[in-house]
Amino acid sequence: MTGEEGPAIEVAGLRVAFGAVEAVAGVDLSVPAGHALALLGRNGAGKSTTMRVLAGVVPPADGVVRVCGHDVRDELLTVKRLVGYCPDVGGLVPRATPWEHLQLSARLRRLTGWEPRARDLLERFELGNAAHRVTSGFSHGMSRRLSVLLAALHEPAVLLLDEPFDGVDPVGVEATMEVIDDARAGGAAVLVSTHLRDLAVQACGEVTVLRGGTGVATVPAATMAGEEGARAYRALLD
Ligand SMILES: Nc1ncnc2c1ncn2[C@@H]1O[C@H](COP(=O)(O)OP(=O)(O)OP(=O)(O)O)[C@@H](O)[C@H]1O
Repeated sequence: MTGEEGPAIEVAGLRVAFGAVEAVAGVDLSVPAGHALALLGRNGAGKSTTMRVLAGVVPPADGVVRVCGHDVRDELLTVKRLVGYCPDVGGLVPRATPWEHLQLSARLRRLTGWEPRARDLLERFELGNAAHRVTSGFSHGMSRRLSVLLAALHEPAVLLLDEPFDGVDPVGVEATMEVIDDARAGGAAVLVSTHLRDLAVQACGEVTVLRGGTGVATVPAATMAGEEGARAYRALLD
């Protein structure tokens, strides 16, 4: 997809501080092309901040952060082009419609022939009927679905989904799973932050658990499944 060697997502010793708050205090991640990793952890563990650094929205204070071999500090625009990012909150223009969001995204990325894929995604996320309604009237779940769809439009090499399932109905969950599977099949690396452990297990091959801004474990997703997985996860949180 990019011709670069090494993992598509590479994070080593990442640190981010907001004043006195150390949001990320040493996170390491490695996601090869075609793989999906879930980020789990309690509120405030540093998941969204890690995602924001990879999306080029927040600068790293320390550590190495590379997307398809490109350093987020030195090649910010290249990184932003390679990434599709669904933020945990915000990101939508209240007075714009989904179709206008798609048009803007396509224009910024100089996409051509994007309309059939956009229409297909709108149908898959059951937003076809709302394509020309302003998003200010959208429910939380509709906004989430649109944010996932926008992140996926340009078939990014790295797909970053922050809380994509939050408040989303089963049809939206299914559409999001499909987007993740398609992205992986197309050679993308996917990072998913969620509190929904079972959906993380379904979507991803591996799970990294963050605690207090630090990675405490990276394990096969299957070990986090079911009741046994719930106990294993709980043990990592204390
Ligand atoms: N812009 C900011 N300014 C100040 N502190 C911040 C900012 N963003 C994040 N933080 C702090 O950094 C820490 C990590 O926050 P982050 O949003 O990354 O956690 P999270 O794991 O995504 O949490 P949640 O599951 O609640 O979304 C928290 O203590 C949070 O208050």
